[in-house]
Amino acid sequence: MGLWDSLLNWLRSLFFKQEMELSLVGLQNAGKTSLVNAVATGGYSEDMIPTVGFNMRKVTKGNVTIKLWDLGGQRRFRTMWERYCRGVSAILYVVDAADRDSVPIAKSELHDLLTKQSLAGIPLLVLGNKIDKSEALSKQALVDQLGLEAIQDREVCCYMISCKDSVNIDVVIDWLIKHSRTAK
Ligand SMILES: Nc1nc2c(ncn2[C@@H]2O[C@H](COP(=O)(O)OP(=O)(O)OP(=O)(O)O)[C@@H](O)[C@H]2O)c(=O)[nH]1
Ligand SMILES: [Mg+2]
Repeated sequence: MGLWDSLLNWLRSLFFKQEMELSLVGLQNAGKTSLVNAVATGGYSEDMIPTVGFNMRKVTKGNVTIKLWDLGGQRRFRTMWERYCRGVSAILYVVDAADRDSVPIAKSELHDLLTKQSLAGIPLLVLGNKIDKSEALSKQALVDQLGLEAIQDREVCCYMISCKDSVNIDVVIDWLIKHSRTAK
């Protein structure tokens, strides 16, 4: 590559560089940290340590640098969710679609979070995880049981994923890249 081409590429990379900040929330064991790993490296492990407080990870996809706040889902950490969702480009809400008993709790925690004034209008991406398990809910059942149709004050999207089998992780990444362009 000639000097001129290198210079053009460098200018292009400066011009198109995008940054975005996202928060991952959802109940413990939903697969938030597994999703961060799947997006960052494609890796997966059965042996995960529950997140204590939060972790921050930066991931670069093409020209987009994504700063991910991966929050702990245990009850004692849920009061922190709002603080780490303020000002983000999108909120990712991860649900274990195979743990049917936990879905009503996931629903009430989600709707509680969305009532916070500080989070008004922030786009929401709901991810039904663990669809590799036979007991996983269908997308329609999850949308119904989480009451997603009732959310009218922001953009809401839902995908069914498996971090284990890497199903639809590419679709999630595309959604994130698309939303970085409209980032504040
Ligand atoms: N079968 C299956 N198991 C998964 C999948 N994704 C994650 N898991 C498992 O679910 C468990 C919890 O995953 P984590 O990623 O630690 O969940 P978390 O939401 O970060 O949990 P907290 O940090 O406690 O809030 C681990 O044993 C993972 O291996 C999946 O797509 N399919
Ligand atoms: Mg975690």
